[in-house]
Amino acid sequence: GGAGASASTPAGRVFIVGGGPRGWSQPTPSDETYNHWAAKNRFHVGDFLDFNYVKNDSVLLVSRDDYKLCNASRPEQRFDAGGALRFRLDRNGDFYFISGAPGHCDAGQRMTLRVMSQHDGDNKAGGDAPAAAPAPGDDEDDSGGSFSSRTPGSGCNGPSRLRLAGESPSDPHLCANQSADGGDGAGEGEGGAAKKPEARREVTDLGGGSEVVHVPRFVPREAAWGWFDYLDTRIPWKRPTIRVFGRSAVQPRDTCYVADQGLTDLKYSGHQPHAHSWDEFPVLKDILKAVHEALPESNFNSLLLNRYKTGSDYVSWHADDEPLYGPTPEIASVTFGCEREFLLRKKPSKSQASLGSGESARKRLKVSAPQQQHSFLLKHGSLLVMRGYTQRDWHHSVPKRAKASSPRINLTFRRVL
Ligand SMILES: O=C(O)CCC(=O)C(=O)O
Ligand SMILES: [Fe+2]
Repeated sequence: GGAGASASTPAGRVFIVGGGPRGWSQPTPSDETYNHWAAKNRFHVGDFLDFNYVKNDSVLLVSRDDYKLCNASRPEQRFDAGGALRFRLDRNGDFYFISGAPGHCDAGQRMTLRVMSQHDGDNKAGGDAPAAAPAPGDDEDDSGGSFSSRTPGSGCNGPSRLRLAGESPSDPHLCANQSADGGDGAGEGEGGAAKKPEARREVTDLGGGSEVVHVPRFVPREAAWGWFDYLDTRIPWKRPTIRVFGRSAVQPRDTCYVADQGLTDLKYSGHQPHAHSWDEFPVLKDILKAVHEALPESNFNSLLLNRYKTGSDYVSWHADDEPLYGPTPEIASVTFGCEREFLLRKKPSKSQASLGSGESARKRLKVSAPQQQHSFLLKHGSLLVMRGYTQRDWHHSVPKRAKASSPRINLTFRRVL
């Protein structure tokens, strides 16, 4: 709740930044982030932001780079009179705000939001109300004629991904082979439905007690971009050195690890990541909540985040079969940004591996048992769940993809026993 539109003027809606009495101020640890607040709202050209702030604070409109760096030295616009500032969102696209008070931006007093052109989303049910907090199944792609369904292929075109209705989808920054509709077509064109259906689930039985569930439209697109921006800019991404086959190598992607306190430490490839707390990243709690709503039986207590900056970043064949997850771990994977292929390949079975020795066994395997493989295109806002014996019996990977030019962020929620 607390989405924060307090009033409408003939010109546009007025949003109180932060949604409540705290106004625009340096956050305390219990405050939700401004991006979290922004992600719950839908902004159009002509709407207003009301910043309520004290005299020795300020509101700075800055570039994306300066936003990322908390650089207050060269704002595009600066407001420091204090009191109430009514800021008009006078164009579509991305806006970046930071506080100019020393240390405040670093402490989280910054916000980025996307503004849509006036008519986008107007014909969607509830289009005049602030968008509700995202929930699984609340899929705006499925209400025909929405902003999302008219902006094809928005999974991979990075910061300039906001395009006007009717604009060409042939953006050179798009991931290669990105499907034209930016979705899978389910439910599209059935506009005006009062009740939104549960997001469609595809269940793949891998056999032998292993199963994969794919929900292509788990998070509505706009909310998913809000979360992407938050994660992209706020997670302390690291590229650790790991050991593979006795050699040191820099991991070919950025990572971060978040876990409940007091759990067994995660260790993989000779590397033990620092376990951050959920409280550092309130948005992660929201994403976890959405996952738990979709998977009521699950009880995740840890999260590995991966960021694939370009198509050269990847994760090689592996299974998440560390003993701390137990024999049949359930892993829920949520994807934001550039869509990438996720592959599953059957491990050679014990009986096959031990049949005869060495060469002959390998030959037999090749000839008689082509390895089973499955492929899933994990789109922006999708959920994929691996369960049963998937980690024991299968490997998975996200291979390099030469033409993927923009970042992909993936979150895998796990339960440490
Ligand atoms: O990025 C993905 O989709 C998968 C990541 C993964 O397999 C892992 O972190 O263990
Ligand atoms: Fe994995």
